[in-house]
Amino acid sequence: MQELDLFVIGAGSGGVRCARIAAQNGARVGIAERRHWGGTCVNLGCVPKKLMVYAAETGRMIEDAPAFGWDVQRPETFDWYSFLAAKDREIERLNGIYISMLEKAGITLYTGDARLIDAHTIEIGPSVLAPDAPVQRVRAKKIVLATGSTPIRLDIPGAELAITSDELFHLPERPQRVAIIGSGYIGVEFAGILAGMGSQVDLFYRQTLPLRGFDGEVRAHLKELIDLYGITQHPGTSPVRLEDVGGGKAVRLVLDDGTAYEVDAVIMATGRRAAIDKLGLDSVGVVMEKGHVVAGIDGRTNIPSIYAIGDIRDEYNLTPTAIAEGHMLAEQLFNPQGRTWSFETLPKAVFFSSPIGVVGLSEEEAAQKHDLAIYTSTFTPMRQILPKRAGKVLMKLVVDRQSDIVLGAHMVGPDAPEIIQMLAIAVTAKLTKKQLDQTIALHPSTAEEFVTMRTPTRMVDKQ
Ligand SMILES: Cc1cc2nc3c(=O)[nH]c(=O)nc-3n(C[C@H](O)[C@H](O)[C@H](O)COP(=O)(O)OP(=O)(O)OC[C@H]3O[C@@H](n4cnc5c(N)ncnc54)[C@H](O)[C@@H]3O)c2cc1C
Ligand SMILES: NC(=O)c1ccc[n+]([C@@H]2O[C@H](COP(=O)([O-])OP(=O)(O)OC[C@H]3O[C@@H](n4cnc5c(N)ncnc54)[C@H](O)[C@@H]3O)[C@@H](O)[C@H]2O)c1
Repeated sequence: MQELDLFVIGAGSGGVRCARIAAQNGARVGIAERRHWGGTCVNLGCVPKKLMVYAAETGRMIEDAPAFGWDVQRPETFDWYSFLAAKDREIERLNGIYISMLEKAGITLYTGDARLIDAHTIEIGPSVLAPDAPVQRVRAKKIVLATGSTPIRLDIPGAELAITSDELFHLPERPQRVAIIGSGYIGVEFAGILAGMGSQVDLFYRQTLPLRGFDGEVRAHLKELIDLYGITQHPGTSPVRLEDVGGGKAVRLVLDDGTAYEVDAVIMATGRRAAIDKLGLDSVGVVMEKGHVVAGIDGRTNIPSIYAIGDIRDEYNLTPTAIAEGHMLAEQLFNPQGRTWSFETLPKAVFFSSPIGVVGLSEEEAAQKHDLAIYTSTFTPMRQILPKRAGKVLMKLVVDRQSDIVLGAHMVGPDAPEIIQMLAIAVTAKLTKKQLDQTIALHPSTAEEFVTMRTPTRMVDKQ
């Protein structure tokens, strides 16, 4: 049996980076993938989602074009089928890039379902991507679990009639009437995408505001924008069952108050859980908590030879954090002087039609420890003035009154993820509001507002 230095289970964002950096540092590395090289982000997540965001945005640009002098007609329908084909070609290209990158790094690739036999042995057998794969066993000094996560369906009668983001990327046609359950990242993003493509979207969520966990003012602003984009919101609702209508023609969504909605598709965007089925964790004794593997940011589990990175840990659940965790682990094992990242000031984006970008603390989080000066600005961006497109930008800085350090920056509006990515450097470097003020504005831009907000909107004392 072959003996490697490192074996990675799962070729997603975290696993690929971990394998590649380990190999670059001289380790003999193997990696197994059961379904799609590049993982969720490339195949069923960030990449196809962002392509869909562009597709929806393009429709709105065509709509706005006459206001800028272009003589164009908005087509009546969006060609879902040809878009999906173009998306799939791009993903196939990316799959190829991942495979060749791993091969060039000298890593041994195993296509199939991997599971742990003991703390140093992995068995790889047939999977959807390799139904005829022979069963092989490999031994490794260290094993990295990087199997990611899968969508959770609500435990209600008829749940199997709903789809999740996984299926949405391959539907044969675009559903015209859509009910989305959940207003987290996926619920909000797909509400914007499908509405932009012409679907009638109803968004159902339990709380009074969408996007739990984000800054309260951002959430309230988003709620107004969701209305403006023609999406019908149903806050404070809980679905109790789904019913088939006409033998697969439609689905009826029934709420706890008895009201019912008939739609072509129900999308459950109700969170994700670690992908650990049939991974053999029990047999090896890897400690789990609430369905995910317990491991620190250094990837260590309770078994000395076994590590876990990315969504399987269920901590940050983003692509760049999985990549950073994989990179840090490989260097910790094979090049201890290597690179580290700051996870405290994590930038995050929600790619709604008017996107959200945030970095650092929300007002509510910051107020637990600091006296704050809050700076906010809302305005209509220049791009929307001629087409008379409604919807304001929100920009917000959360500043520690004592030290003047910017603890958080939040934005809802065009290009927010791009702008916040750059501002994340300032927040990570703990720059002060005064240093932002010393920066000369770049005009005319939306971003300039972050260096021109002079007067605090309000003071908030430590709670
Ligand atoms: C719809 C959607 C949109 C998203 N958009 C964004 C975004 O815009 N920005 C962002 O930062 N994040 C986004 N995410 C989250 C991001 O995709 C994940 O956080 C990231 O992919 C996690 O990386 P990972 O390496 O932990 O796991 P994954 O990328 O999920 O990779 C795990 C891999 O392991 C394989 N695997 C599982 N079990 C086995 C086994 N037993 N044997 C062999 N292989 C196995 C899987 O097939 C998979 O390819 C999105 C997620 C979704 C679902
Ligand atoms: N732009 C991005 O970076 C991006 C995009 C998509 C996904 N992701 C990642 O993927 C993860 C999963 O996304 P998600 O949107 O599925 O999860 P989420 O945790 O963001 O949102 C889940 C939603 O489901 C609701 N919900 C949970 N249980 C419910 C119940 N029993 N009844 C009714 N509603 C219920 C929650 O209230 C919430 O609105 C995210 O946490 C994020 O880390 C990131």
